[in-house]
Amino acid sequence: MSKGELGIVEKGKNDLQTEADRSAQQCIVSSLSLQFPSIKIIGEEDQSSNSCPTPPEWLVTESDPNVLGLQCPKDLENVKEEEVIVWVDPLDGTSEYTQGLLDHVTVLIGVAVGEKAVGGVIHQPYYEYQNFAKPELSPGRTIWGISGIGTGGFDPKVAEEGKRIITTTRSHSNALVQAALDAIQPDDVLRVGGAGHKVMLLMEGKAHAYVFASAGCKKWDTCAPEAILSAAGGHLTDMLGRPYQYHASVQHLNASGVLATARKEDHAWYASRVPDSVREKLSS
Ligand SMILES: Nc1ncnc2c1ncn2[C@@H]1O[C@H](COP(=O)(O)O)[C@@H](OP(=O)(O)O)[C@H]1O
Ligand SMILES: [Mg+2]
Ligand SMILES: [Mg+2]
Ligand SMILES: [Mg+2]
Repeated sequence: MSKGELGIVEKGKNDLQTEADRSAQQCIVSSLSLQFPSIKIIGEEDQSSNSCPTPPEWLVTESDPNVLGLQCPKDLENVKEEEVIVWVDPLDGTSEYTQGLLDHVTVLIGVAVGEKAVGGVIHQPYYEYQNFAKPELSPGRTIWGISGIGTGGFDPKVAEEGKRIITTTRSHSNALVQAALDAIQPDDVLRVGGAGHKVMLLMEGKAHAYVFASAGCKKWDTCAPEAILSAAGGHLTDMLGRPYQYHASVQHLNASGVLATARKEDHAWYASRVPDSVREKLSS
């Protein structure tokens, strides 16, 4: 961004990649592989054509002492390194990034054991960037969540009761997405970029539900958000209320959409509102 040249590549219809997506993935994957050589890492971007070695100054070698000081939950105590799958979305909200909507951008690192998302990080590199002379001077902020422990890095808030504020896609909408929104009869709809950003809106009390009744999101979009949201008392599934799996051989596409609520107890109501016509299209 500071070079003034984003290095945009069109991967498909309405699907962009920038130099920031490529560099962030290389930084994250190289750093994690160095510290944890036996974990399986699956990232959004294809790195096979990249022959450039990772610059040493990109390698993150330290850990967060506060998180390391926490008590590991009993059911995760005996997990072996080779059982861990890490889903990396180096830049979530690329479409908005290319349009200068920098506060929609997040970096998502999700940790799965077996088929379950158990932990994750949502980093907001441009958090409150308007308060700084240049966007890249913003220190950003890092939110984490671990199943059985809770969350950190932000102040969780609960949205106003008795209202239905829904967040959904800004750049990947279609008739199915709209039909599901209409059926909910929302008080307000927040159309923003990124799965990470939308789940942040839930945990900050700005929206009650994230509704995306379409294929399009992938496992790297939902693994970290699901783990953190769940540790915060929320719930993320497909549009029919079925959980997604995160093992290494699962299909990458979330073919049945995304339905997430800030409070787990509200989830069944939203799932029950999905019209049959939408349900049929997404049930495969
Ligand atoms: N129809 C589609 N085609 C490609 N990607 C899609 C898509 N619908 C959603 N996605 C992906 O899902 C993520 C969230 O989408 P949205 O902002 O529209 O809610 C984005 O991740 P990336 O920005 O990491 O690629 C986006 O690319
Ligand atoms: Mg994404
Ligand atoms: Mg991405
Ligand atoms: Mg992308």
